[in-house]
Amino acid sequence: MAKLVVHKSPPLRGSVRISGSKNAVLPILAASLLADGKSKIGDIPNLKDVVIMQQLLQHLGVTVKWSKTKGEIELTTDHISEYEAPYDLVSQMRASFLIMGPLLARIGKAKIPLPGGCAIGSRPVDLHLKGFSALGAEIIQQNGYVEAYADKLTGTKIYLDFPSVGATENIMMAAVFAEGTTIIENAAVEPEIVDLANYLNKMGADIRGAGTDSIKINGVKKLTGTTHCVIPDRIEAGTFMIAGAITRGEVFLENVVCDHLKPIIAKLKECNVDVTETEKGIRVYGGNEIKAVDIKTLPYPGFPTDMQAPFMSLLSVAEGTSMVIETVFENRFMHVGELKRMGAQIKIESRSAIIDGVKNLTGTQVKATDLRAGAALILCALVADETTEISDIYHIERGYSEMEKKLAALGAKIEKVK
Ligand SMILES: CC(=O)N[C@H]1[C@@H](OP(=O)(O)OP(=O)(O)OC[C@H]2O[C@@H](n3ccc(=O)[nH]c3=O)[C@H](O)[C@@H]2O)O[C@H](CO)[C@@H](O)[C@@H]1O
Ligand SMILES: C=C(OP(=O)(O)O)C(=O)O
Repeated sequence: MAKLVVHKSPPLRGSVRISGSKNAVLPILAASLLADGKSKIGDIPNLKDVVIMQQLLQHLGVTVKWSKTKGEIELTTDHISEYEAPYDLVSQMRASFLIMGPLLARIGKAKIPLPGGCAIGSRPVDLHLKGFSALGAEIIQQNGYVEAYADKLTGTKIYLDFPSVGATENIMMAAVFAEGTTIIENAAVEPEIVDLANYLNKMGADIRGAGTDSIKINGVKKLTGTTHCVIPDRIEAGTFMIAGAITRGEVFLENVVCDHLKPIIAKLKECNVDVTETEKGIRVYGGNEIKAVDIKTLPYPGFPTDMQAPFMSLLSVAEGTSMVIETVFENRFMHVGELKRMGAQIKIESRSAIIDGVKNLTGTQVKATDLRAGAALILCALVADETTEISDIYHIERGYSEMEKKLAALGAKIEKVK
């Protein structure tokens, strides 16, 4: 099995281009199931999760051509031949469940394995299903699968008990052909929701209010393939900002939307990191002493749960005591045990982690327990004395495009070994 071997690195210097967003591209690829004709999606990140979504779409009858050199995927979705998703694909990636809304809307039926829990918590889909039912679908849950059937969907008002990103996306896609108007209230407002709505509208949908907590979808008869470019990955951007800061380096990020990074930039500045926003990107200078800060994860525009683990790496070597409260997922502290093996001083009390910053971390053998936990380990490894070996890096490859190459280009001593 492949591992990442990371040695203590000099301050990172140089420019890095941020890839297209994982959490935007996956729903967008699922949404292509709704259209007749061809779609071309640009700035596709080279991720394992995109490979899984490609296989899933191919299984459903979609022709997918992925040019990795151009970073483009071309999809022909004239004919959907299958409505059941195989367990071996869905179980690898939660975003697979996002094909349910489009299948229901386009062919009136879908059968998908329940995604179940994962390393970061239980991750239910009850809000997705509540939305489909409200639109008129019959939902059957048996033998670990969810089946949804509808001869016709009808627009209605749907209130989400929590502004779930996945539920907002799935219901928005299910509702595009529903008769009349659907209103999703207490909808998620993440930038990835706006990107999905923009793509759907380019294909002919009539969606208003994406990016606010009330999204209105007027049903249309048909969508047609289009071209679209995925927004930059705000979590990859945040991770590289921390890589610059933690190594006391100076890194310039290209292809970012500064607005999407507000909570991350604010917290980095509070830590005493210099962050300058320019028209071309963001410059991060980590030469000052890093100060402890408190963080609470929240839906956008709050501090993103996906940045919690990487930020904890920075706080592990900050001056003073920080507190991190995880409110979105109930079990997203799996990285703590591994960071402690490297010498971090962290105590967990229920949903809070209390971090006493230390001067030095020490490299050892550690395991990436999930995607962002893996990123957190790389960040600590860059400044740890001695060498760190990170195993289970398939988690990292799910969501970071060529991370070790991008870091090495900035001067990091990191290599992937078999
Ligand atoms: C609010 C939030 O930060 N969402 C993140 C979440 O989206 P993702 O779509 O995976 O998760 P949700 O936004 O749906 O979940 C947020 C919360 O809602 C609960 N829930 C969700 C659906 C449901 O049907 N029932 C239910 O109770 C979840 O248990 C969780 O506590 O992970 C993505 C990938 O890391 C991130 O990009 C999203 O920013
Ligand atoms: C947890 C994440 O992704 P997923 O929802 O695909 O597990 C993530 O992007 O940090």
